[in-house]
Amino acid sequence: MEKKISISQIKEVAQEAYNEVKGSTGGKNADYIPYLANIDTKLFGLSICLMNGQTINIGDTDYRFGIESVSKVHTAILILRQYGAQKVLDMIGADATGLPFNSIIAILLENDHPSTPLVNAGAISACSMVQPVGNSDKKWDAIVQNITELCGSAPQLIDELYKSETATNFNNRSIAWLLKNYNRIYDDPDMALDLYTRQCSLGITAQQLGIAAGTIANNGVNPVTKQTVFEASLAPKITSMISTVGFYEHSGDWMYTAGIPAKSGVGGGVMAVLPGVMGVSAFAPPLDEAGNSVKAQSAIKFIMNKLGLGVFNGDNVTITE
Ligand SMILES: NC(=O)CC[C@H](N)C(=O)O
Repeated sequence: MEKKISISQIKEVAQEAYNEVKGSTGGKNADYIPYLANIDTKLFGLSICLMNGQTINIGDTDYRFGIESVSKVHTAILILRQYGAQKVLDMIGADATGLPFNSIIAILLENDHPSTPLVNAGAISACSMVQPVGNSDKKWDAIVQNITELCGSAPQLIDELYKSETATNFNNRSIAWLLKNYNRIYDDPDMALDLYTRQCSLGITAQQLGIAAGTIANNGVNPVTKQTVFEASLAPKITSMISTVGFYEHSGDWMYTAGIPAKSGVGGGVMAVLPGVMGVSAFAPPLDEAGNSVKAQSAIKFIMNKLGLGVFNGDNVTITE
């Protein structure tokens, strides 16, 4: 069906979602990374990027928080750009694990591949694939450059977070070496782990993540800078991966109730993609037990349901002035 929504309607509903969710107290900051435990629990930002490049920003959308696992999407896009869709499927996979993001059992159950670049195992494997293989500095430059292009502006390393995470990432160290055992690390395992830890420690704003989501929704063309960041044919590959596992063991419930592919990070950020329509990002530190921001989920779900939008609705959506 044809569906028309005006920009002022989107603004109104976004403000309503923000007001509705702002006071909620559910969830708890991630504390297994000491830096994250101390972030102000009241921070809350909501950002929408439309395909014409217009952004709608409410609340703390300029605050730089740890991108954490949302960066898995960006680096998945980078290896899709460098290797193409088939090789990424062959070398990592695109399956759900149905298990927590840092699961070791998931690797043991699927020893033929690390499932998807959007869980820790696949993300570390993805960092090992980033070209040029063997050169840590140049790989890092490629990771940051790709995030910069997707967001339309540069992220900034939060050094304290990087140190905090490096000092405590024992589970991820095990993952890197277990994957090496299965020939699913395509570079030095410690280098891949360090790149993964560093990319998770990049500071990003909700507005930047909204624009990155908008770039995916806009088939690889950044709606703000107008740069073609990746080939249009890769967009459905990345949105399918996000919808399959973006909220880890809650991904199915999320798609059922909110209808929009979205990826979370334990820093409290969420990036959601409604293909052809908009990118949405929300940030608030307190998380549910799967590591997904409670307020970000409520706000994005509110917007989707109130506007009657969803990837499975079969509507042809037009945004009007
Ligand atoms: N879900 C997340 O955001 C996890 C990211 C975190 N850096 C980790 O590896 O544990």
